[in-house]
Amino acid sequence: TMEEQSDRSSKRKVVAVVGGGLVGALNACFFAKRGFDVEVFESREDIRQAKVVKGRSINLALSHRGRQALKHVGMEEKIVSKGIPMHARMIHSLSGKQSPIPYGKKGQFILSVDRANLNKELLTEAETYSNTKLNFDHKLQDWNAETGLMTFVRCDGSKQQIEADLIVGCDGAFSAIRKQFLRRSRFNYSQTYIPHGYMELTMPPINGEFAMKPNYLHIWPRNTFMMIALPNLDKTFTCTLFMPFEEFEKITTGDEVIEFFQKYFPDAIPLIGVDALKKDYFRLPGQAMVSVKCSPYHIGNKCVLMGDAAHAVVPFYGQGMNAGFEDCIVLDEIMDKFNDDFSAVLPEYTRVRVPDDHAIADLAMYNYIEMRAHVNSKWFLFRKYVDNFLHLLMPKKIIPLYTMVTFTRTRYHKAVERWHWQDKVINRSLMLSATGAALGGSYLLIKNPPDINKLIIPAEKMWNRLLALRTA
Ligand SMILES: Cc1cc2nc3c(=O)[nH]c(=O)nc-3n(C[C@H](O)[C@H](O)[C@H](O)COP(=O)(O)OP(=O)(O)OC[C@H]3O[C@@H](n4cnc5c(N)ncnc54)[C@H](O)[C@@H]3O)c2cc1C
Ligand SMILES: Cc1cnn(-c2ccc(OCc3ccccc3)c(C(=O)O)c2)c1-c1ccc(Cl)c(F)c1
Repeated sequence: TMEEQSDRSSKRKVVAVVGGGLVGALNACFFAKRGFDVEVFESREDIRQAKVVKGRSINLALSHRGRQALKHVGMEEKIVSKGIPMHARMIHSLSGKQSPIPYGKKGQFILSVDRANLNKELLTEAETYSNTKLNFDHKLQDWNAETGLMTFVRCDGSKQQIEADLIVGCDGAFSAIRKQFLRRSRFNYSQTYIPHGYMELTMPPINGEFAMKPNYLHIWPRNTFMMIALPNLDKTFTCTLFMPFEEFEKITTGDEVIEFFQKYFPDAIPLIGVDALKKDYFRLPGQAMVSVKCSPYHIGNKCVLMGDAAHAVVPFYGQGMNAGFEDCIVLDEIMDKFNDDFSAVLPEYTRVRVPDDHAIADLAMYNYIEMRAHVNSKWFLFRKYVDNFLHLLMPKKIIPLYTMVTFTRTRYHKAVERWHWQDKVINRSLMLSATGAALGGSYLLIKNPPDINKLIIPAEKMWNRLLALRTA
């Protein structure tokens, strides 16, 4: 009867998802699937009606963790079908030589997906649940941690007060929900802006075809400077240039852009185009990248932070969205375990998820520092060949860190522990084999000493070549 219907719906708990970006939209599907009344509040207009948003990364690398989350709400096939598989890295050397390094076995590939389309598809999917409502042009201004009362402001300046049983903060790296957390004792928080910025450039098709091989993550590792290119369905590539802000600031004219690319990414100039490069470069300034770590992720049984609102990571592992999507699976599993009792679920979510999200934040920062310091194309190739060789030799014992992070759901902090353990095993076996070689070698030397002068030059040459790998 109507009374029962109204009574039942009044019994259904209301979950307010603040932020209708990638994680918020996916989370809405997760909560709606569990039977909650879901209200999404997004500060922007409905992007499905608006034009393209400037200043956000245009495409993203989707990998296993993110796919598993999409699969949980029946979206994997729809998103993967619109993604472009990247089966290997394609490393571009200064001379323009392209060297592919496979990610792993045949089925192991990452996908280049369009950010705006992904967000739209997830919003539309959330809307298919009768118990979900999307509210655009609703910017959270303030909220009360005790009562769960939220104040939203609209474009016309009007305000709206909304109450919910659970508030899920998915409002990104500069989260307004997190502001209340900062006022509370024992809330740990750190944020780091790195000195690099990023800029996106478009590489158009040539004669209607991709300008480079499409099924690769193209990487130009130049230590301080790095560039990557991910393919798009319209046969363009979105190139992302990573460079210190002070370098961005030195380049003020079109000719200086070309001069810079001539020095570091010469092969990309004809592919992007001289005029396009000169124009695109000044379309937007270099964008900042911030790393945010915090804990706990919850307040009482009232509020929980997820996605970039909880852990913004620098994009040098291609895991930010994948980690945020995995947040949704982890919370859902804990909801199953504690039968949707938020007073038990939220503390458990903090206990389980904080170590992993902190681990991926650290790994992304580690990659940034490692690549900025040592990684040119030779060193990148060398490191990945060693990784792949050792994995081939001892597939069960040695799993490259990138493989654990990108192609499995190994908990991020467990992957780091295993990586450290594997490093110890490799170093120990290298030491053993070096010692063995030294002992064996010296035995042979004693038995029949060679003309030492003939030996010194090649050994020195080899040593210098090894050193050059790291510094060239
Ligand atoms: C250059 C770059 C490259 C990247 N590449 C990758 C990649 O290859 N792979 C990957 O996995 N990740 C990548 N990421 C990370 C990825 O973009 C983020 O992890 C992901 O967007 C986080 O999603 P989110 O929903 O938590 O936050 P967001 O996507 O930032 O969404 C937050 C939403 O909340 C809304 N909002 C903000 N404040 C309020 C408010 N007060 N009230 C209401 N709504 C609000 C915003 O409008 C937005 O819609 C990259 C990031 C960058 C910057
Ligand atoms: C978008 C996306 C998805 N994955 N990756 C990624 C990141 C790092 C990697 O190795 C680090 C390393 C190589 C060699 C030595 C140490 C560390 C690899 C790899 O192993 O292929 C792939 C990126 C990415 C994002 C930004 C930059 Cl600048 C970049 F180059 C790639």
